[in-house]
Amino acid sequence: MIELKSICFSYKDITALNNINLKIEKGESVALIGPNGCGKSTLLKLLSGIIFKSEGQYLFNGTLIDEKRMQDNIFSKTFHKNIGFLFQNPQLQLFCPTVYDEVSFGPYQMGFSKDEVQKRVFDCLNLLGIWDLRDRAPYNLSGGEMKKTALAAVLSVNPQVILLDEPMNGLDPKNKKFLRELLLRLSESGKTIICATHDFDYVKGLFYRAIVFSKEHTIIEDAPFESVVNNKALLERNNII
Ligand SMILES: Nc1ncnc2c1ncn2[C@@H]1O[C@H](COP(=O)(O)OP(=O)(O)OP(=O)(O)O)[C@@H](O)[C@H]1O
Repeated sequence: MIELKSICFSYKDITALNNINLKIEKGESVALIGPNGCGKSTLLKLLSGIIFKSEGQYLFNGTLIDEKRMQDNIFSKTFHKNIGFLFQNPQLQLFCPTVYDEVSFGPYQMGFSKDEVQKRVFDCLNLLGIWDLRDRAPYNLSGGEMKKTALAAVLSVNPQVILLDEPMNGLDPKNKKFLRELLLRLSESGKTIICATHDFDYVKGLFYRAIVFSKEHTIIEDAPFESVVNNKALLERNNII
């Protein structure tokens, strides 16, 4: 489903990704692990089509994803419908006057009928347990409430792939457990989940595979999640623990 070939990305002269080769199949649940600044968020942004590689190729379902391809509005709309992205800082992705509007924005953009949009919003707000917040302004919510609102907005579009950047950040222990269970259910339902995380305890049993980055912005390990998080030497050597 996702294939990266020799991907490099720089923010002007700052290297963020260096020669990334990676394949992720439909339905996989994958953790991205690495020290601060190694490139995890950049990789998620690149997969979501917010930024484009400096070098290399990104293929999604066999189609090359680049700036030129994204200029095709129909293609771009379909691509973004298929890939949902929960930012590390949900504040950056909330812009509507109410929580309800925020969660309905994506389905309206996708052209669904009013009834279908209402159904999706109702389902997603209830799934995240935030129906009571529906008339609140997103910018007045707590960090955890914002995160749930942003996730409800992502899920209301029903994407095939869900990208998550440190989703456990800012959540209390009960909500971390809740999010873990929710992601597990999404994974079991066939979603492809790619998640940058430092929170190994709360994501136990969630990921089948872990991709480890070094501070040189390259992948240095791609192995079953449990074997990676139990490999203390590997994690210490790469300043992860
Ligand atoms: N907008 C930007 N402009 C310039 N440099 C950036 C920008 N965003 C990230 N970087 C740099 O790119 C590199 C990779 O950053 P990135 O945010 O992808 O790391 P990360 O692995 O997600 O880190 P963290 O675990 O701290 O969230 C870092 O050196 C960072 O300073």
